[in-house]
Amino acid sequence: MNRRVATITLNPAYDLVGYCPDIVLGEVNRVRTAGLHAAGKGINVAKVLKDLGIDVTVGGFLGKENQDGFQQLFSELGIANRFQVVPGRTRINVKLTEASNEVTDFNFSGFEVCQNDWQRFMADSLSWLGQFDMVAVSGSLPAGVDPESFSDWMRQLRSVCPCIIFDSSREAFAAGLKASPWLVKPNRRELEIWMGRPLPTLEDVVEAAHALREDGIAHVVISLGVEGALWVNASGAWLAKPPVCEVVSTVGAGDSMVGGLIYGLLMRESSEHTLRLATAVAVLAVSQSNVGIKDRMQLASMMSQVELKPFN
Ligand SMILES: Nc1ncnc2c1ncn2[C@@H]1O[C@H](COP(=O)(O)OP(=O)(O)O)[C@@H](O)[C@H]1O
Ligand SMILES: O=P(O)(O)OC[C@H]1O[C@](O)(COP(=O)(O)O)[C@@H](O)[C@@H]1O
Repeated sequence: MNRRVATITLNPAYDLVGYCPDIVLGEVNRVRTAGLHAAGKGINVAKVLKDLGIDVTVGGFLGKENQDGFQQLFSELGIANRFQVVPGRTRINVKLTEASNEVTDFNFSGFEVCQNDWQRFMADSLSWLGQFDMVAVSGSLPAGVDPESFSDWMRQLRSVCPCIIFDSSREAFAAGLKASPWLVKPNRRELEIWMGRPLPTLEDVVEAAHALREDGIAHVVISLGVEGALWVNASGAWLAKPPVCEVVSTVGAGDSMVGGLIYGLLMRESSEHTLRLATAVAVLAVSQSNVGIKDRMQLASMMSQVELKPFN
């Protein structure tokens, strides 16, 4: 069976991850560094899939001036690299975890994509993405790529690969939805921004998921942080609750969940099993400083601790 997956990250990042017990604005804050990782949403997804034994190709844009960390990661993990290198630097995002387990993100800007580079990306990516079973499109848009051009690319992508898994935020999320991807994974906050109102109860969240389904999206998975995740599709709705775990860093938890969802779907597992697996993969990410699955036994044990039930 052909199980090939590509992930597209238009705006990757180096994540500088650290621990600062209590951030005080306007003061000098001392930070214990946990790591500097070549990351970004689709790259985190690819790392998880590779650890699960899936053949994965990555693409998008990388800044020419600081591409070495990414190139090294791809060759170390055996990930096929189709990134387009553009002038400038890939951004560095700073992620600080406090004693309360709250993460504060500083997502910086990086390279700017010029029209020529965007046109080249459109033509090139659409010429090779059609050979994949699934394509994950993840993260924000870099400077120079406007939401309309992104919608246009997503629509063309859908015509060559119907199984698009989409995870983004704000204007990029709204733009990508216009192409009715097959599965979307917003977190609760992203869904609230899209709906333009708070979603205080799980019933509100499910109602918003149905609004997305009415736009032609088959599967809507909403991650709810420590509360777990909801999966809504034509067959029903399921709620997964993660076990209590020690929080090292929640950075990449959502991406890990997307990696787990793709794996379960590729293996043609049921929605219940896939959500259980994806939740377990996400919890593993939370309990370590970086994403990835080091131990399949640990994953199996985590899966058995996830509480899963239909949600009516
Ligand atoms: N504190 C936590 N304890 C246990 N699991 C967590 C915790 N935070 C997140 N998770 C798991 O990670 C998943 C994704 O987290 P979430 O914060 O919702 O995504 P995102 O990173 O996209 O904002 C959740 O659905 C949950 O399974
Ligand atoms: O492209 P965006 O939306 O700025 O997000 C990029 C950031 O999101 C991450 O992929 C982590 O995402 P999640 O915590 O949602 O899984 C980081 O690696 C990266 O710095």
